[in-house]
Amino acid sequence: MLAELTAGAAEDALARREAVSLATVEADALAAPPALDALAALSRADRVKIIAEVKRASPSRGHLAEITDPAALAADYELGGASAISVLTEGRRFKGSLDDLRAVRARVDLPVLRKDFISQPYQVFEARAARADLVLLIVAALDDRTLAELFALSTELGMTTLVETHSGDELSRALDLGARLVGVNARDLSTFELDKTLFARLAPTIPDDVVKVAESAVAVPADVAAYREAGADVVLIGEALVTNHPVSTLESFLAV
Ligand SMILES: O=P(O)(O)OC[C@@H](O)[C@@H](O)c1c[nH]c2ccccc12
Repeated sequence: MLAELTAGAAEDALARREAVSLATVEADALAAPPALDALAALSRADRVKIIAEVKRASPSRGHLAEITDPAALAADYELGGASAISVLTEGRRFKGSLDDLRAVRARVDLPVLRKDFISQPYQVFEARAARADLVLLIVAALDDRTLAELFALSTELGMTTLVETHSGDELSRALDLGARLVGVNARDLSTFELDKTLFARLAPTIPDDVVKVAESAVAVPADVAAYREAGADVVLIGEALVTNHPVSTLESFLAV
């Protein structure tokens, strides 16, 4: 499934590249105003921080929410106290787009993450051209050489990279890369199975100076409290926010 999602996203990027060349997207990326310092915005604090996600659907959960106005949702997230916004830009299964990201960027002052299945430099340039401040790289989807190449490019463009892992081995690869912002996804993107205790098992092996993000599977405030207890600096939350009142749900998650 992860391979299929990554291949599909690469194919879609190739189609966009026929309309807008790599040289053009690269020039747009370099001309964009500087990225916000997402690492600073997400760094360790006395309370947990939240990356709130704009997500219409997912292959594991199906349809979640219509979200006709992603910018309005992001504005609610900002109001509710989110520290950054994640925008799913994958179109096939998550029903997102770069237009969603551009709309969100235009509305909020928070750092914005391009959440997609990135395997090509073109997609990294696109993210920056759309004024994303962060990109996601999924270790399980990339060989070491590609991972290092895309990480270096994202860094060169001034962005922060959220490096996503789902095992001890993947975590080692993320740390070897020099990642400063590391995610542990409770969901296995190959089988879609949830392991809500994975973060707590891996977190003790992550150095102190690395910002730790617990991803997925938050339904109630107690889930946020458990991730925090296990050492999360940041929790990334999608479904619970798009299927409930965003402001009050965020407030309840931040009150733990
Ligand atoms: O909706 P949830 O369970 O709160 O999860 C959010 C986020 O962690 C999830 O959307 C996600 C984590 N890693 C990803 C990689 C690709 C697509 C989606 C994801």
